[in-house]
Amino acid sequence: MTNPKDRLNIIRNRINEIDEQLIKLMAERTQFAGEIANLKSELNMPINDEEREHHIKETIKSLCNKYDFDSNLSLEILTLLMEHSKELQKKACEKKNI
Ligand SMILES: C=C(O[C@@H]1C=C(C(=O)O)C=C[C@H]1O)C(=O)O
Repeated sequence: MTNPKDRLNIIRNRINEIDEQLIKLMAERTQFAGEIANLKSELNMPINDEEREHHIKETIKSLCNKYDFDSNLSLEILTLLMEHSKELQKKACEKKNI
């Protein structure tokens, strides 16, 4: 039987690993912003795509149900990520004057 202090450290080390994966994935998700901005410019599409965001939100709710995770928190996080992506897209457009 692991003593409480050792068990706490084991859990904390696992959380460290998970946090790194979360940052890695958020960075990967965000790094597409510049290319998306260019593609939307070529396709004459607006940065904001409400239909796409609605689909993402519905998917998030479904995944939260599947993994028994807080959907309100998840939607808050994804909304922040989507807003960040759009800000980066806007900056990419301004930089290229597109
Ligand atoms: C990334 C895109 O641009 C915006 C940001 C989105 C996102 O971060 O998932 C989704 C839709 C758009 O409002 C996209 O159109 O796919």
